[in-house]
Formats: sequence, structure tokens, C-alpha cells
Amino acid sequence: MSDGTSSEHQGESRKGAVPEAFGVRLGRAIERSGPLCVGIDAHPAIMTAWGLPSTPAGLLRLSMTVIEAVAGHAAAIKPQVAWYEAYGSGGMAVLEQTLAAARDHGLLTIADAKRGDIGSTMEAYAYTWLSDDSTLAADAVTLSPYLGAGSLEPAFELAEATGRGTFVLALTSNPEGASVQHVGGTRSVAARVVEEVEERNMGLSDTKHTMRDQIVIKPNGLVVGATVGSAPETVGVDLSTFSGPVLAPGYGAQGATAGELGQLFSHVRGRVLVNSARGILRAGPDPADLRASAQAATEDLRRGLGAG
Ligand SMILES: O=C(O)c1cc(=O)[nH]c(=O)n1[C@@H]1O[C@H](COP(=O)(O)O)[C@@H](O)[C@H]1O
Repeated sequence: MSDGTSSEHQGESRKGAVPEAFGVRLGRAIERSGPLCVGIDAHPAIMTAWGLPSTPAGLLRLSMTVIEAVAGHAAAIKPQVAWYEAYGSGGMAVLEQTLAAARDHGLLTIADAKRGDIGSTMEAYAYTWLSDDSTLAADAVTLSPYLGAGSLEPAFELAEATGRGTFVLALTSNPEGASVQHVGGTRSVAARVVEEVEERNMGLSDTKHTMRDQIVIKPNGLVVGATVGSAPETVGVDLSTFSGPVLAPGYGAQGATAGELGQLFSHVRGRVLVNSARGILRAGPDPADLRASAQAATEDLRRGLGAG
């Protein structure tokens, strides 16, 4: 990273080209390949079951096998950055290769980095995951709003400028999330996060984010776990007025079903990406089995969501 601002970086590399908006690319990917996002989570148990060594070489094999197997049968992959960081610099080099390979195979990439810090530091996180000039740039990144959704502004700005997206944690799939996110009842912390992300989206003009058939998907999305049940109602989260995409982890290994997803996300059909990591990876390492698992999940999700 040089010492220029993040907007200087992407300005240089795009050379005035207008990037296609993330929402447009996402909508098209979901239409074409369905709502599945395959998580690449290199848990030790998965590595062992696949007969892979716990080394960067093993991590690379896992990542490439998944990408080659599921390309065309999923809209996106979501590498869990934590498992790449765990291997140090070798792991981060594998993450760079993984992101590049996914792009080459026509898969959207969501870096699951869950970043969030004061604005000045956030600039560096934004640069890393969302700048045209970064070797770690993905199509979108997951963000944590604990320092206030407004502190994520450098990421919102850079995502808009480079045609990328963000997914801000709102109602997470883990049971512990309730102790913070549900505070405030129908005026909950989670509801405020949703409002702030939507306010940010509302400041953007529609034209750039509109597909041919007039679906508008704004670049800043939410993470809402597939396991949250009736929580949106009880904590005042209303997705019917939200204009971004939704990333929904919790299907598969965490137990949420396609039927539950259909109920939870009836207002964001065509804009919801359903993540499954262990639920797909456990079918490996045979690529044919992985592909079959992704195909079965996609069919199940299409039935459950009723679209996409
Ligand atoms: O941001 C996420 O992706 C995320 C948010 C959330 O609320 N719950 C959640 O499980 N995740 C991530 O989604 C993945 C879930 O993996 P599986 O449970 O194996 O499908 C992990 O990488 C989690 O870190």
C-alpha cells in the first residue's frame, strides 16, 4: 500500500472506467447460478477428513478444489479469512490465489474478514478488501458495526467507488449475538444497524444499481443469520424496507432449513445469498461429490426461497 488515499488508489487503477455496481453483478449471479454462497472454512476437522496437511499447500488444495467443483453451481464463495490468517504469510498468499481463482471461475467473492475500527484505521481495512489495487480485494467484505455503523464510512465509500459491496453484521446466527444485538426490544441495536446501513444506501442514486429488469440492489448489505427465527419481529428489524443484499449464514451445519429461509427472507428474494461452509465441504474431497452437494443445496434453496 502506498501513502495515497484509498480513493486515489482506485482512481489510478480504474483510469476513469465506471465499474459495474456490485448489486447488479450479484443479482445476475443469483439469477444465473442460484442463491448459494459456498463458505471456504478450513477447519482442522475438514482438512483431516480431506487427507490434507495443515500447511499453506493443504489450504491451497482445499480452496482450489472447492472453487473448481462449485463454479457454475453457486453465486459466490466466502473464504473465512480467519483460517487463512492462521497460516501466517503463507496463508495470506493462498487467500490471494483463492480470490483470483474464484474470479477466473466466474464466482463472486466475499472476504469474511468482519472488520470494523475507527475511521482512520478503517481506511486501511477498506483499502485491503475493496481497492482495485489491493491483492486481497474481494467483491465484498463482511464488516462489524460495534464502533458505530458510521465508522464504516471509508468502506462504504470505497465500495461504491469501485463497484464492490459490504455486508454489515446485524442479527448474527450464533446464539450469543442476542446479548448485544437484541438490546432495546423493538428499538434494538440490530434495528439501528439496519437503519443506518439503509440510510447509507438511500444516499446513493438508483440508476447505477439497477439491473435491466429494474431490480435495484444497493451495495451495502446486512448479515442476518438463517437461524434467527422470529427475532426480526421481536427486535424491530424490518427487511421489507431494506434495499441492499442479505448474507444469510446458518443453513446446513448450523441447522437452518430452506423452509425457514423462505419465511425469513420473503422480502429480499433475489437479494439473499445463503452461505453454507461445512454443510458443503463435508461432502468432499471428491469434486463430483462436492458439486452434487452444491447442486442439491441450490435446488433446496430455490424451492425454499421461491425464487433466485
Ligand atoms: O459473517 C458471517 O459470514 C457469519 C455471520 C454469522 O452470523 N454467522 C456465521 O456463521 N458467519 C460465518 O459463516 C460461516 C458459517 O459456516 P458453517 O456453519 O460451516 O456453514 C463461518 O465462516 C462463520 O464465521
